[in-house]
Amino acid sequence: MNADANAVSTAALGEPVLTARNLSIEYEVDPPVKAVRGASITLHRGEILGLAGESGCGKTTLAYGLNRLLKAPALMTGGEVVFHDASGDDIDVVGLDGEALRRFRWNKVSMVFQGSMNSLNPVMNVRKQLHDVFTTHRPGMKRAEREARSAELLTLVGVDPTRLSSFPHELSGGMRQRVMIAMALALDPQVMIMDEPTTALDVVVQRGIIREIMRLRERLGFAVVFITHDLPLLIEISDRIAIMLDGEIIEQGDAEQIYRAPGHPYTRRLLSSFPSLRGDRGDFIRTGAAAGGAA
Ligand SMILES: Nc1ncnc2c1ncn2[C@@H]1O[C@H](COP(=O)(O)OP(=O)(O)OP(=O)(O)O)[C@@H](O)[C@H]1O
Repeated sequence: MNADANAVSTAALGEPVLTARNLSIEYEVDPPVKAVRGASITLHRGEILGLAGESGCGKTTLAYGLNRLLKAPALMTGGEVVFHDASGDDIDVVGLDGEALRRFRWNKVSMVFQGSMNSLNPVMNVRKQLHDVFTTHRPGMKRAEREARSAELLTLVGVDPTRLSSFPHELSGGMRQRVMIAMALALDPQVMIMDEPTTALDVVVQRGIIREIMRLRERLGFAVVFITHDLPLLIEISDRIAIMLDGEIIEQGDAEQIYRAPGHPYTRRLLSSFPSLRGDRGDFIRTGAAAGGAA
């Protein structure tokens, strides 16, 4: 990693909101798979951190580890994850359990999963699924408040609130994904982890949703860990990028720096595998001449 460049870019960033240090995660199968090996990342308040790397390098496993969503045979074998709450408290995420863990998840850090648009319950309308989030996590909320907040959330993600009465099969893939983003936003989290949130959608719909995420981030101020294979997209939308290879974070820095002066040979190889990076893209980039293009 280029330490000097990183120091300069870090100085301009906000306070950390989520820090992972030396995180290691194994799948206890035979033979065991060391999916994440000593990974350290820092997510700053309000920033978009892109996580890139080829299929199987451990991105999803790391994301699940950050939010304590790992299930057997996955096991966190070392390291720490600390959430720096807006209240000033530091929360040891690895040490959470029971009620404390339930309160942490979705409230502080929420997640939009890979292919999650297919995880809406097919026999419940959108209203019921949004209301359920509040019934579970905000038991004091009155029905009218749940209804108002659900309609507000749909509007936020660009879906007409009349769609509260729709069932998932009545919505397009893009709309379903927007509903999933609305659910992830429901409890006003400080961090959203988005794992390939638009990969299954066609390019035009994908771009619309990415624009919406950028707008919401500007407006609501949450930080994002954004995972995708699409490195050109990451370079456009991220403030900083972490590159993962075989379970390790091999380089982490300012998106512009990763693009213009990649420090690691693997990052250079990854960049050169996207011919489009040399082409006419960049309508989202918020640095240099194209600033403001995200609107
Ligand atoms: N349930 C499991 N049991 C055993 N090994 C697993 C399991 N899930 C994932 N792995 C292995 O862990 C490694 C990391 O997988 P992971 O899904 O985190 O990678 P990824 O970078 O997110 O890949 P993709 O981009 O294809 O989703 C891979 O070698 C994968 O085969």
